[in-house]
Amino acid sequence: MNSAAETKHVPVPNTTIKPKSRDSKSIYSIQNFSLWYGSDQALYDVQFDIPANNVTAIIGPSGCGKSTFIKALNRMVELVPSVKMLGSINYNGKDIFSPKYKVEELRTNVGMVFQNPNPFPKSIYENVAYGPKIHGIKKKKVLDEIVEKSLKGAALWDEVKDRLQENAFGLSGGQQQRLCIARCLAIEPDVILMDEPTSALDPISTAKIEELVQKLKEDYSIVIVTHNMQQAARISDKTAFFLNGEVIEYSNTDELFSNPEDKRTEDYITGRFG
Ligand SMILES: Nc1ncnc2c1ncn2[C@@H]1O[C@H](COP(=O)(O)OP(=O)(O)OP(=O)(O)O)[C@@H](O)[C@H]1O
Repeated sequence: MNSAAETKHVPVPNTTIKPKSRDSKSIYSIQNFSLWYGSDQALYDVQFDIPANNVTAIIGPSGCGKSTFIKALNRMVELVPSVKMLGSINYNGKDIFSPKYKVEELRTNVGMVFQNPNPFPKSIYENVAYGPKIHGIKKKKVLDEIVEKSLKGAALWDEVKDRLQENAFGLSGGQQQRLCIARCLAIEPDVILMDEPTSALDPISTAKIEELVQKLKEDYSIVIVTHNMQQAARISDKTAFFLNGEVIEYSNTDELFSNPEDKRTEDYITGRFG
């Protein structure tokens, strides 16, 4: 085992080389971030900035560390007891792994949407009102407004406004995924992390989510893991290509897809492997 892995987390000073794409404010800055599951290293020296109000796509073959990376951004990865990390991830200028950092700050500012829609076994209304209620909002009028605004934000309102008290499981898969996005919007996050949000959906539902992502970036910063390179090319502004736990290339999406710098990126995007 690398001796660095013995340490739960060691921050590094803010003196690392900056990635080339830095044309807007960064919401995350990742510096020399490595991660181990027990003695198996899953991420190696990951280093790039994630810009605000952009869609950043994470692509790469199965097992290259995409999900691990996105789950590090909200510290969900720590739920695996054997995890050890080195380096730092700054969110809004603060190291999220610093002992002083309050994880609640991440939980309220960073929402997550998963591969399979996972609504609660509750009504459509309660699914969206749940987070605000946990945050202490009790007035029905305020909750009604949040529910309407969030469902509109997730482009679902028109389809469900007359059936808000019905069970969320009665919605189609694509509607359930948009409900999960509405649930995320209800807590007014800055960032939405999406881990393959359309891989369980049909092409029409996928197109709706892609259109929605484009709209959401006006107000949110979005990081999306996707296996689908066409999707990354269609909807993202920046793309990071991961391979065997390393970031091989990080660039503007149109540059990475039209003129990749690294042969391995070229091989992957042209379907030679993965
Ligand atoms: N909870 C865990 N415990 C141990 N090892 C894990 C765990 N989660 C992931 N790994 C390992 O970490 C590596 C990266 O996995 P990860 O799920 O992040 O890859 P991925 O790129 O998201 O893959 P996929 O596209 O198949 O979802 C893999 O070798 C995987 O086996």
